[in-house]
Amino acid sequence: MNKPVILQCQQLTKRYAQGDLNVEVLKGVDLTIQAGQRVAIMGASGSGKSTLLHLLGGLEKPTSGNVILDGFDLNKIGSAKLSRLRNQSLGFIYQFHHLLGEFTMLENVAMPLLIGNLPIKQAQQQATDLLKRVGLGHRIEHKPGELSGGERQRAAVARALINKPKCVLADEPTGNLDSKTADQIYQLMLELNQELQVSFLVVTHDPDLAGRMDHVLHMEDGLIV
Ligand SMILES: Nc1ncnc2c1ncn2[C@@H]1O[C@H](COP(=O)(O)OP(=O)(O)OP(=O)(O)O)[C@@H](O)[C@H]1O
Repeated sequence: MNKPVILQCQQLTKRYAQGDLNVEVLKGVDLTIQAGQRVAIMGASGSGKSTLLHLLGGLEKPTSGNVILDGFDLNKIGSAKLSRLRNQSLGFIYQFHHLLGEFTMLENVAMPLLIGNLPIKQAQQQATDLLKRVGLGHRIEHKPGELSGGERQRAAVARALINKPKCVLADEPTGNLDSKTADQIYQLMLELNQELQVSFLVVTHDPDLAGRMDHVLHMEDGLIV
């Protein structure tokens, strides 16, 4: 039986103007992610992987084509609705953790819940539970600068998942880690994928990580081939 479609794009193109030149970075990408699916995107540097992720996450607008997130066409909703939808339906993980240095782990992970207007006590409880789940129960009062690279990335995974998103978009989530620590992060992502039935779309150059996904897509010169 087909699972519900969480994220989809149709004939997505993106062009950037560079002086007199128009650079066509995406040339008509079709992609469908179903609930709970794990999909890797691989491809040479400059083939358009990060650009695709930005468009799918509503961080940039396409030149043409549609992105449908959780049933909503991102071209057809206003910016307030887009922000709410992104906060509720998506989680983001990047190569660099992007945790806020002046806040504790608890505050960093609770932040998406507070932005979604959850009362502070509940937000703190949920963030504490998830930090324990990713093995950082002893670190909740620490700031990012006091943690190792792997610990920071585990906190970034927790922050991406705290809102129980339908889909996590990850751009080189282990690109900054040694192979043993990267392996722990993959394992954590796989476990959370199973436990929470959240979909993962992961851009990676790492064949080990790609090999653990359900599907591996290859991008070449702005197209999925
Ligand atoms: N804002 C921008 N303005 C102009 N060109 C851009 C812009 N953003 C990306 N590009 C160009 O689009 C192309 C694709 O970039 P993108 O970052 O999507 O590639 P990528 O496949 O993720 O590469 P990498 O694996 O190196 O991260 C590159 O040639 C890049 O220079």
